[in-house]
Amino acid sequence: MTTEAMGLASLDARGVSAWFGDRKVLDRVDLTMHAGEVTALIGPSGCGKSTFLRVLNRMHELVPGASLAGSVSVDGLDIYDSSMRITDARRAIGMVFQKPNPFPAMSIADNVVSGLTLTGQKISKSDRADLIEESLTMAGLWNEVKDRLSAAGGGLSGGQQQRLCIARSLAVKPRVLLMDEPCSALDPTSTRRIEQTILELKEQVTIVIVTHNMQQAQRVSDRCAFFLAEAGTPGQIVEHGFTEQMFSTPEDPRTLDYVNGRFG
Ligand SMILES: Nc1ncnc2c1ncn2[C@@H]1O[C@H](COP(=O)(O)OP(=O)(O)OP(=O)(O)O)[C@@H](O)[C@H]1O
Repeated sequence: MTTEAMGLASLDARGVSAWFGDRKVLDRVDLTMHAGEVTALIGPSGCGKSTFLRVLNRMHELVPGASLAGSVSVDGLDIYDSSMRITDARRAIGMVFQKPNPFPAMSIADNVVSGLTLTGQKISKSDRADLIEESLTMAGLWNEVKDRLSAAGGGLSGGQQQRLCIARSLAVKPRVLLMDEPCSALDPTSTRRIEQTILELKEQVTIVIVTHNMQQAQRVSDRCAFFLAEAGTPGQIVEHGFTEQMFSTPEDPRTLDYVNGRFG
């Protein structure tokens, strides 16, 4: 289990609509997030980016009164199919949140493997040590913590805690990693460190990131999708494509205005 190679997967959303109660917040979103790439979801506050991200790993359904339509598949496997267990979907599609959320009193090492423990996966002692080193290395944190693996996770800096959370997500061998504004609580140096980690990781795991930072979208993503919810209507994708083109010669004038900071 621990030596299982992580396969690259593409994630495909088709006709995704989402509601909170009667309020529709996403309308028929189609988006392919390609294997081995970083896809950035951009757009003004409230246009449904985080909701879309939560639909991608079955977290939207945890909100009381929330509902959705459409389909999401990982390499052709529908994650909403009745035969797919919710824990399997979440294991395949990991999530890193806005604020670093390690278990503060738990050791760094235990934090890394906590996802396995919580889902009841057994691991031998030697595999455990290998998995901890491998996950922390991938998250770009190993060298900084290898001599204090039994220290509490809460004692790390904010940026280190976020990389610890990335390591924790990677330890369950996800096919896709979703990141919801992972640097918004971090200083510029820690932000650049996470961005470097994202660029290193994309060869091993498909990444989808929500970001408000247009420079960050340009630095880390291969493609972007621009979401917009105009005048009280549900969020939709206005345009998506290669990041370079989205920032230089987008097809829709609203995309150009947004990436140039003229609104949002
Ligand atoms: N738990 C919830 N209950 C009710 N409405 C919600 C809930 N979460 C989000 N919404 C609403 O859904 C819409 C989309 O929100 P969402 O957080 O997905 O947007 P966003 O683009 O990620 O915004 P931001 O960039 O500010 O994080 C918003 O109008 C928001 O108020």
